[in-house]
Amino acid sequence: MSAETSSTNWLPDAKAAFASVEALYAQALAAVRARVTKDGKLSNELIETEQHAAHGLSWFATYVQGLRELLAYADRLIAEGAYGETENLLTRIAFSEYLAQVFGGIPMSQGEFVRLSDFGLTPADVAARRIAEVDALIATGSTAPNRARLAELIDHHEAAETIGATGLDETLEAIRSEMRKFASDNVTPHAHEWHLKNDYIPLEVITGLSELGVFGLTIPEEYGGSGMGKIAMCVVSEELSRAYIGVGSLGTRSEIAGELILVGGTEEQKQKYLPKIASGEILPTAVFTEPNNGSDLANLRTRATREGDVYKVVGNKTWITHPVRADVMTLLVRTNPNEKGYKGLSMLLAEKPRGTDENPFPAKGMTGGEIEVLGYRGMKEFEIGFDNFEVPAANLLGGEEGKGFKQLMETFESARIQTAARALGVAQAALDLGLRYAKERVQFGKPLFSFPRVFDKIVTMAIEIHVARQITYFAAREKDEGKRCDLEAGMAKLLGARVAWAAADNALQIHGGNGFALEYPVSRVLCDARILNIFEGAAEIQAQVIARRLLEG
Ligand SMILES: Cc1cc2nc3c(=O)[nH]c(=O)nc-3n(C[C@H](O)[C@H](O)[C@H](O)COP(=O)(O)OP(=O)(O)OC[C@H]3O[C@@H](n4cnc5c(N)ncnc54)[C@H](O)[C@@H]3O)c2cc1C
Repeated sequence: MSAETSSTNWLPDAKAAFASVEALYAQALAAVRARVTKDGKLSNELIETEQHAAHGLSWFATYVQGLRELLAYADRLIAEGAYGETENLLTRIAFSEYLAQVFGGIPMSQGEFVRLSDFGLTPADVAARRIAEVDALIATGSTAPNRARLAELIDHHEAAETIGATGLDETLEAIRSEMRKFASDNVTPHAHEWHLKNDYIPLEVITGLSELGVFGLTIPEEYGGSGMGKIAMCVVSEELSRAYIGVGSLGTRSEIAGELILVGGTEEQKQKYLPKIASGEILPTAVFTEPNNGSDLANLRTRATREGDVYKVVGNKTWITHPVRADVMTLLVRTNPNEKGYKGLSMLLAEKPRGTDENPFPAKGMTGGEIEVLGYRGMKEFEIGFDNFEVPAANLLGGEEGKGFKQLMETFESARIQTAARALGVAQAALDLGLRYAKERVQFGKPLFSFPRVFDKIVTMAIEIHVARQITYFAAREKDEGKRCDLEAGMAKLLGARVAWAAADNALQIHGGNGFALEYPVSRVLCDARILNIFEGAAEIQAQVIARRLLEG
């Protein structure tokens, strides 16, 4: 253990640098706001024209949030006496790296960078905020010796479940261990085969998750769940996704349906569905996207017409995950054709029988075909046609038409936090595989892990997971305390998806040619990681939503 790499004397500088970055961000916000305001109001047209700056602002705000959470993490763990050398190096290198990116250019994706000048900040604006502490931290944080020392610590981390303490309490870490044990026994050894064969995740695995209470984790106890809150959901999603994203995503639809019914359902609907969703007896599926309406969901066209005691549904949906084995669909439809936008939409709790590969949809008025996919397998994606498919009118969520879109929006915070946690799991899987391979594979007489360009990749994965994890836990904590956290949840998902993709790409690179072989699990992790930037709000849409909220102030 080195005194230098354990020293926390960089933290006062970091606090000063953070204040400066916050001030710079406030200037960027004001500058972009001025550019997208017309006649005293935010103009949607101008926000669209200025997308690069507006979306860049979301990334800048995400970095500010990341830096803030790193400092909060350090303070908390120091107070608890749990801040060791690994935690210090992770935090210091991450802080320095993200600080350098703020001043040098933040990657919004590969090849798309946002720079301070894009916000309209002048060199003088930037120079005034680039105080001595900023330069000192950049120069002394993410250095070759610090990275080498962190790599050395990571090399010995295998017995631990995460690299460095997560900052969560013992109960949550015990949940992590329980999930990790279940996944190591029942998922990890088979995941790659399920992927290669495009097999369903076996029902026994779903039963096992039900017994562990995974589907009822956040459902209140009065409705048969364990009412544990969103941080527990994060830990569970993270560990299961680390084994296989498909397994970590089984709970996603239960989470969405549970949340929809909790926020929008009648008491009768809560009593009827929540206990069965919590126990895993009912598997839900989320049916929103249409062939012509993905990101632009508010304009969807699938019609539900009330005829007596039923709604008759006509239209086409696509990209529906796990619909064949599902028992109930949260089905977003247009009940009012005269209202073209979101106000004409309603949510139905549409029950359906389970199907098989041979007969996927054994229900009157329902047909569908599988969409073959790169990754994110194990549940199967389908396009679905509805031709006078009947849903009892009593299954209109909340018993009132026109509320569907609003009800869905209310679930976005939870869904995004859960997806951010899935991204963390995938990124961690990439790190695990990359690290193991780098230690085993010998070239030029040495393990790959001894080469800086190789261990640097692992170090980058570790620090980025650290930042994304702290933002995700922060959003979850806010949600558990009943606070609005749409911004932070969106940021967690935005960053998590980029981090997972970069981690998977780098882990594959460490595998060299073998990474390109289907036989190696890292090839699956690359395919799985790719989805995270597309669903639950594609990266561009996520940035757009965050930007709008920031600009509104
Ligand atoms: C594997 C998988 C599983 C899925 N599971 C489900 C599910 O279970 N249920 C469900 O309902 N849906 C599901 N989806 C659908 C998913 O939510 C949509 O794919 C997503 O919302 C994007 O919509 P789209 O594919 O129509 O892309 P589009 O909306 O056509 O967007 C294409 C690209 O253009 C960008 N773009 C679009 N509009 C703008 C804009 N205004 N400004 C800048 N860029 C823009 C997007 O960010 C994206 O990069 C799933 C999708 C996949 C691939």
